[in-house]
Amino acid sequence: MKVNVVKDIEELSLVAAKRMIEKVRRQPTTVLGLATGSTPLGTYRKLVQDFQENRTSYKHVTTFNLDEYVGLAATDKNSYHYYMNDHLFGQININQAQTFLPNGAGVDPSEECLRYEEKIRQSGGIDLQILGLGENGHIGFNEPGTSFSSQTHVVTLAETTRVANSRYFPSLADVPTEAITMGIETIMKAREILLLVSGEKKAKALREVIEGSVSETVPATVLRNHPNITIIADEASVKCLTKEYQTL
Ligand SMILES: N[C@@H]1[C@@H](O)[C@H](O)[C@@H](COP(=O)(O)O)O[C@@H]1O
Repeated sequence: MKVNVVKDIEELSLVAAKRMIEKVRRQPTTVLGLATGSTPLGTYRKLVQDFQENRTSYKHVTTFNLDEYVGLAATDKNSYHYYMNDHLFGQININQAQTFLPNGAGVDPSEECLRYEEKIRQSGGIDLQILGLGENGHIGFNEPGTSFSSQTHVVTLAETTRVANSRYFPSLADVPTEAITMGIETIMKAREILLLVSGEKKAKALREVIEGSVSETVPATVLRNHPNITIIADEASVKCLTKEYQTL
């Protein structure tokens, strides 16, 4: 596990985007695993900027997102489909037919989970997975207590997660109660992982990930068992660590 400490979200975005661009340029058919939330927004902005300036091509790239709310249509502004189209897919030359998110609306969610897991497998698996970190240590929407051997599944969102994500919705009551998420085993199968962590609110969760014991109580601690993971964390998020880590 490599830990790179950067100054702030700006530098974090730059470092993460650089790794993604390098990967796509070297392997044009890369399968990317993507995350939503506020943390990767700057990274996506950097990818768009690089596309405009340097024309890095995404024509042969395939993407799989980590998760999606149950009950929100792709056209709903709060859906992760909408987020991805708005912040990334609509602004680069990716083939939209090669961008996948779980379908949270209008289908049987359990069947959708099986279909999604199979789709990832058929694509050859994820080469580079981007992850954010929940304040309670969740990854994707894998809440505390999720089995490390979980595949794509339907989850009931923790109340703390609904409250944390309610900032995007008109009110807490509008935040869906369920989501479809890649499972922990699904995520761990990615060949390379970048965990992006920014802000003081994540400091306690990050300490658990790096210095705590590996346990299903804090889902992200599983990442310690991954052979190729880099944590990119800004100064505010490393405040609770007891040891010094490499500063970029
Ligand atoms: N499902 C998402 C996660 O994939 C994300 O990583 C996390 C952190 O979000 P943020 O980056 O906004 O702090 O919360 C959400 O619940």
